[in-house]
Amino acid sequence: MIAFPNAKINIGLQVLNRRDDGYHNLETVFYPLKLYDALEIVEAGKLQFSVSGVPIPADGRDNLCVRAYRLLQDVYDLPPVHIYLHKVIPIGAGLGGGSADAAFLLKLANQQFGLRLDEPALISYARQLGADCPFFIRNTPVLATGIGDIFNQVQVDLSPYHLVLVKPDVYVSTATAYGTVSPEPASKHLAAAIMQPVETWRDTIFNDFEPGIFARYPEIAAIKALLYEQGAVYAAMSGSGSSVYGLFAERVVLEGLNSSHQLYYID
Ligand SMILES: C[C@](O)(CO)[C@H](O)COP(=O)(O)OP(=O)(O)OC[C@H]1O[C@@H](n2ccc(N)nc2=O)[C@H](O)[C@@H]1O
Ligand SMILES: Nc1ncnc2c1ncn2[C@@H]1O[C@H](COP(=O)(O)OP(=O)(O)OP(=O)(O)O)[C@@H](O)[C@H]1O
Repeated sequence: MIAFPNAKINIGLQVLNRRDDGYHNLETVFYPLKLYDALEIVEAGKLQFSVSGVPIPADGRDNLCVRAYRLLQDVYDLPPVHIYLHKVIPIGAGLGGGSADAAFLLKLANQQFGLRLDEPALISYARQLGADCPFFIRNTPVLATGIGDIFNQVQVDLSPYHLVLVKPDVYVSTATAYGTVSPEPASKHLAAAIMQPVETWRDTIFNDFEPGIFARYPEIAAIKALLYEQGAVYAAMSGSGSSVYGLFAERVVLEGLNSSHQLYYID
């Protein structure tokens, strides 16, 4: 059985406070992005993992797909499988690619082995794999609070816009990015701002990671400026970076980008 885990972008992100366990409470809108990995599980003699496409930097831990399968194997009598992952979603980009793979692995195993896990059960397993993971279970636009794992549906539709995504040759570690932010109680009301026309977002919807990350990596700030110069209605860094997206009313061919940046046109 095969699945196509998609990326996400964050529209607005306020880091509210640091919790005793080191995680941060936040407020953000998650929006699914049409940029996909491919993930397949096939029964095999032992648990194996193969990856192709974008190289995944080693961090000394098993791949999130393997961790997700093991989590289920701890509870259910599951056969060993060979997990095949073809990686397209850029890594260290604030696009939640690893989290998507893990969440889709849970959904895939649930289907393939008839585990009959409902959405809350899948979300509770996903929560054990990473803060961004639970979103990808339902995978619809939501206003998220808590550590990014408590959801309220929001009516946001970016389909009239052409989305341009730029990934500079910079890897931002999520944990390091949180270290650059000074948490503050919510001063802006994302729930209200997100309901307003996209044209207003530039003045009302902000990502708290931008000031710290832009100071450290001016080339990321330059990408955002370039998107606005070339007509974006709204542009922002996604999550903890390093990717930046722009929403355009008309189809655009972005010019003047550094050749080391990766460019994606997503409609
Ligand atoms: C920046 C975002 O992508 C916004 O959606 C997420 O908050 C990141 O979520 P994620 O990559 O799934 O994060 P995890 O893999 O769970 O955690 C990585 C590290 O990020 C920090 N972290 C993550 C999420 C959160 N709400 N507060 C945090 O402080 C913690 O230091 C943690 O050790
Ligand atoms: N399937 C996977 N895909 C990508 N990274 C993975 C995967 N499994 C484990 N990782 C580890 O997770 C790290 C980054 O993950 P990910 O791509 O989710 O981060 P990100 O792009 O910063 O997104 P976000 O912070 O929004 O979750 C990588 O350095 C890698 O070592």
